Amino acid sequence: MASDTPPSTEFLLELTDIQAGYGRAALVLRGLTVQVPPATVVCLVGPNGAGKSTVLKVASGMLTPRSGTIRVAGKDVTKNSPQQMLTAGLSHVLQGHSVFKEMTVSENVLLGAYSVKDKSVVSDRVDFVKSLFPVVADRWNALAGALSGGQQKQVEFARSLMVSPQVVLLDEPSMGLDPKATGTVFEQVVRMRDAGTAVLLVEQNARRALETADLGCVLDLGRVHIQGPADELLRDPQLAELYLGGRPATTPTH
Ligand SMILES: Nc1ncnc2c1ncn2[C@@H]1O[C@H](COP(=O)(O)OP(=O)(O)OP(=O)(O)O)[C@@H](O)[C@H]1O
Repeated sequence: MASDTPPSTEFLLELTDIQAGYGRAALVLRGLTVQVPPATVVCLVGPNGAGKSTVLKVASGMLTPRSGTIRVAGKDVTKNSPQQMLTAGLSHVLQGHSVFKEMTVSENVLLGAYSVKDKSVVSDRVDFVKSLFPVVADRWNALAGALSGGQQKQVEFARSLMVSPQVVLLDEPSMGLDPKATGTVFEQVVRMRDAGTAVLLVEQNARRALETADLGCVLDLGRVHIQGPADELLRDPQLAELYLGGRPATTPTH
């Protein structure tokens, strides 16, 4: 896995010129490059089937790219297994709900720390996630299945942070949530960032995601089509028309 290229430390996660696909089917990612700087929320938006979730699967080792490189804090991790990606600092929160409903919130969160042997480290991380996600602290001994969808998503976030990741990969965290719960979940994404974790976010709800993110990348046909500061993308009339379902966030005055 070692590379001859000197490590770059400007980005926590760098996917460079990635080509990837499923089995013998046509490539889904066709030369995709995405970079995640520290303490930044980067969101990937784009039409259905553009390859957004596939980017996260490549980053978490679920899908090995056919070519291109993946670096975490400058270290080449391109052919890592999912377990090795987790150890390297990439934690993937999958699309849909992945809490174990018959287990308590605490059991679900502690599953995220199964590889951490030092009990005092686990205890410090539990304190950290409880402070970040009040519902996790308040419902610590409740069955996870008794929580609302938005609350369960926060349990998933808490579980993902138990390995102290460099970057959390979030796949459609608002899926299936009502607008209020979606608002709370996006607030928690910002809290994660403010607490020092970089986030690579995939969302169908492109406008809401760009309102939350620092940087945005618009994917189309397996490549990054447009990228830049999220607020600038939101104001781009062409982008609004093509990908955000209407007028830009701020209509220019003449
Ligand atoms: N496990 C799989 N096996 C085969 N093809 C897949 C698999 N997962 C995704 N694909 C295909 O890869 C393409 C990209 O899918 P992906 O889920 O990455 O897109 P997306 O941009 O996240 O779309 P959506 O917003 O609809 O989830 C689609 O054509 C999809 O059918």
